[in-house]
Amino acid sequence: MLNLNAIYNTVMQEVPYQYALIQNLLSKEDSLELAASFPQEQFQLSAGEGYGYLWSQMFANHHDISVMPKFGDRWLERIVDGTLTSDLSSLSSIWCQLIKELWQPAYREALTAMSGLQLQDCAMVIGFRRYNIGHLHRPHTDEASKALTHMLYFNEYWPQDWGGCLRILKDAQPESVFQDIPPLSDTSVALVRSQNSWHMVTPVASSAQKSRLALRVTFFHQANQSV
Ligand SMILES: O=C(O)CCC(=O)C(=O)O
Ligand SMILES: [Fe+2]
Repeated sequence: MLNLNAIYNTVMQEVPYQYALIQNLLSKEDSLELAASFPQEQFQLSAGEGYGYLWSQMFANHHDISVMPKFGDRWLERIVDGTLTSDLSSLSSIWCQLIKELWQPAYREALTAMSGLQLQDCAMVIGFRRYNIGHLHRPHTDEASKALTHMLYFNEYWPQDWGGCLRILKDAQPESVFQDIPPLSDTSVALVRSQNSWHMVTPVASSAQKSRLALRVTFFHQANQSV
């Protein structure tokens, strides 16, 4: 169901840092079906100064789950409370299918070829995000433990005036716009984490008639952490 050629045929942007807009990774039909059964329940609010969004259960394969506790006790807690799991049974069949495909080596190989990063050695965690009216994410570069994040979006319709764009920034200032990317279902974005990989999610406007739906696939470095 993943069109990996979409990844192989994408050239990474080098300015203002390494990121890639990968289009048509999923067919229109599959995107629509995924959007229709996007999880609705058991979302928790993560909110603080300049950020607020809903997240739910996260998924990783057995091997990757076993390495996550070395990134901190909060990951052990998530395994214990079930918010990080390999159990896909809460998901619709099309979501199970997508996540199983993301767990296949071929997906990592495609992103490895595109980015030049050794993603085979990384632990991959997949999570669902919903941004409702007022939700946002202030400028940040992502944690140093991350090598690459691949965001997949699931909104069939999302006009610019609803806000909620992934904003690629030139620096830490929210006005330093390089590109605004709306969360449309033919769009995904890979961000290579670095000291200057500044990005934000612009606030979802009060006129938005839908939630901003995203799947976040994160690759964590293992090399710089000892077990
Ligand atoms: O939702 C997005 O487009 C990006 C979210 C983000 O930057 C993050 O979760 O670190
Ligand atoms: Fe981020």
